[in-house]
Amino acid sequence: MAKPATDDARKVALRLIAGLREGQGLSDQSAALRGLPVSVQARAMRLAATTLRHRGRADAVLEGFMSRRPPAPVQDVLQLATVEMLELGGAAHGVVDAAVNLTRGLGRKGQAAAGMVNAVLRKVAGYEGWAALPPQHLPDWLRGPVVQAYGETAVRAIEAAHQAGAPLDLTLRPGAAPQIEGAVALPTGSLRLAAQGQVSALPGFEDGQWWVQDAAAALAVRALDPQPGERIADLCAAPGGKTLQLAAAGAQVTAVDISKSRLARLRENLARTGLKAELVASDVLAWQPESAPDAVLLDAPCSATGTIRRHPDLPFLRDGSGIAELIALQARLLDHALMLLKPGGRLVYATCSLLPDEGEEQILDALARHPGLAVETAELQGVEAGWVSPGGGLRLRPDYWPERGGMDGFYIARLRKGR
Ligand SMILES: C[S@@+](CC[C@H](N)C(=O)[O-])C[C@H]1O[C@@H](n2cnc3c(N)ncnc32)[C@H](O)[C@@H]1O
Repeated sequence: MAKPATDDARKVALRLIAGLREGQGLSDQSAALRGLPVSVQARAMRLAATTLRHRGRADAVLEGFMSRRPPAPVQDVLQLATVEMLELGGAAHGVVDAAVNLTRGLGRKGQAAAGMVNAVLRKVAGYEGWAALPPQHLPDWLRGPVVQAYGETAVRAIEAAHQAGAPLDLTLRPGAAPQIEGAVALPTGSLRLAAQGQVSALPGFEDGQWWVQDAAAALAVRALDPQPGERIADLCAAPGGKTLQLAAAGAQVTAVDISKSRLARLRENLARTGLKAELVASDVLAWQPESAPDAVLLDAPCSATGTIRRHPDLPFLRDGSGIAELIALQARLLDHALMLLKPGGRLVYATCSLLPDEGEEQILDALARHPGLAVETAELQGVEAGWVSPGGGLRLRPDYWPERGGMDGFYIARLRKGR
C-alpha cells in the first residue's frame, strides 16, 4: 500500500498543476501547501515540477496507448503517473493504484475514466523508450523566434538544459569563504552546488556570507563594475540579488521597485547580510532622484524565458500575448534610466529573456534614439569570447556550460551615456 504522505504529495502536485489552467504558477500557489508537513510540500513541488519538465515526453508515450485524449484533469493524472514511473523510478504497482484512486476522486468523469487509466498506465509501466525520447519542445510562440535567433541545434540544446533543471548558485560577499560540501567555484566567481537542499541550513546563510543568485544573473553587476562610494541607482531591484552585490562592493545604492511585497523580501535580504541600501517603492518611470547617479543598473521586467530551467511552469502559463507590452515598457524604462544618469555615466541593461527583442534589439533601438550613447564590451573573468554578441552585449544561454550544469538565459549590455 502506498504511504499516505506520498498520496498526499500526489494530490497536492495535481492541484498545483491544475492551478496553471487558472493562470497560477507553482510559486503563486503557496496556499495549496499551507499546513502540510514540510516533507509533503517538498515532495509535491518536486513531483509537479518534474511532471511539467517532462510533460511533452509523457504525452508522447501516452498517445501511443490511447485513441483519444481524455479531459484535462485525467490527462494530468496520466502525465504525473507516467513521469513518476519512467523518470523518477516509482514502483509501477503503487503508482498505478494511486493514479486510479486519484482519477476516481475526480467526480463522474473520473469514475468513468478509471478503468482506462488503469489499462493505459499498465502499458506505460512496460514502456522502454523513455531515455531516447527528445526533451519537450518550447511552446510554439517562443520556439519560433528562438530558432530564428540561435538555430534549431542550439534550441534543442536549450530544451535539453531546461529538462535537466538548474543547480543552486551562490554569490559570495567579497572575502567570504564558506565551507560548503560539494560546492564548486565557477570560472565567473559564483559557487555552484548540485544538490538542492534547504538553503537556510547551509553554512554561511545565517551570517549572510552569500546569497542565492544564478551565475548568469551575477554577471550584470560585474559588467557594471561598481566602485566604492559611487552612487548607483538599482532600478527594478527586488528581491535584490543585484542590490546585495552592489552594496557589497561598497557602492551607495538606491534600490527602486514598484512592488512593495518584493521590496519586503529585499529588506529581509539586506537584514540577513547586514548590507545597506536605500529602498524606494515607486514606479521607475515616476522616480526622480535629487542628483544624477554615477551609474545605473536596469534589470527590466521581461518574459523571464531565460529562467525556464528553474520555472518549468512558465511555458504552460504564458502564451506570448504580453510580450509586445513588455518590450514597450522596457524601452520606456531604458529612456527614463538614461535621462536620470549623469553625462558620461554607465548603465547596465539586463533581461532574463531568450528573446532578442528584449535584449539585442532593444539596445539597437536605444542607440538609434540616443545619439552619443555607446555599447562597451565588458571584459569579465570567466566569460567566454563566444558569449559576446555582435553588438557588444553579453548573450547568455541555458545551453552554455553544459558540462557544469548550464546557466540562465540573460542579455546584459553595458552602455556609456554621451557627455
Ligand atoms: C527581473 S525582476 C528584478 C530582479 C532584481 N533586480 C534582482 O536582481 O533580484 C524585475 C522587477 O521589476 C519590477 N518592476 C516592474 N515594472 C516596474 C516599474 N515600472 N517600476 C519599478 N519596478 C518595476 C518588478 O516588481 C520586479 O521586481
